Amino acid sequence: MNKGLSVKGVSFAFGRKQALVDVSFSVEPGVFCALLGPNGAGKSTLFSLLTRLFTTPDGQITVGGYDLAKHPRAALAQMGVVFQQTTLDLDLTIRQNLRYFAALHGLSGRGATVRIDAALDRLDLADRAGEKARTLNGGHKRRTEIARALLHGPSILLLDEPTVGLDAATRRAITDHVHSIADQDGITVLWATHLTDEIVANDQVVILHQGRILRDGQANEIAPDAPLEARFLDLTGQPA
Ligand SMILES: Nc1ncnc2c1ncn2[C@@H]1O[C@H](COP(=O)(O)OP(=O)(O)OP(=O)(O)O)[C@@H](O)[C@H]1O
Repeated sequence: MNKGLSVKGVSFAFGRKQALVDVSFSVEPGVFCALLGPNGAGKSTLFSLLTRLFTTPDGQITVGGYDLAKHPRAALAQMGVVFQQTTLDLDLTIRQNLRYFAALHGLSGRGATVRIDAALDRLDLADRAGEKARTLNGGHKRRTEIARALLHGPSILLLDEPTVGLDAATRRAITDHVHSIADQDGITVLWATHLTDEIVANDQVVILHQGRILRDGQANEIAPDAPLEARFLDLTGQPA
């Protein structure tokens, strides 16, 4: 049984529009996997299925060893999610945002404080904990959301295009943080993106195009002799 993430034979349609066609891949525990695809590839649809915003009878998803359809609560408890749009309460401080989320997971008191402090440290946010979310720049908001997604101790972290709208240096900082969360904390990461410069040589890359998987392998194996960007263009006929 895969204790990371496994997607087998998943299909999904919006009416007559087929958004995902027989999608299968798996991510081993502690691996950073980039789900790479241009606009409309089906990345957000797959994330909606992984988080059970949508369901489909076609295929099977297992998260941390739990079948998402049969044991949704156990599977979702294994998952931390960072959505494309920011979901912080802008009138609360960073710490209050995290405490509120901890309470939703049934964490309170000293136990919650310990987890919040650890998550803030992990994302280098400890000295900003008292600042209101509204005053933060885009990078700090994203880091707060990643810290929040780690609070309940998930084994899998899903991030849907988490660097949209951020400048290059901030994108790099966030990408580095999340790679280190996979490498050092052993958390399985699924990172949806259309930007190949967020991917490092030994990351797993699943290339999704028009709802189908075109490639699944290590970045430096998919593009051994050329930049991944060029390989992606060859495969899809369009920029990533
Ligand atoms: N609610 C919807 N109704 C009909 N078609 C939809 C709906 N949502 C998405 N689609 C279509 O499904 C396909 C996959 O869309 P999806 O949003 O999953 O792609 P994506 O890879 O996340 O793209 P983006 O990077 O633009 O978010 C696209 O062709 C899109 O037009």
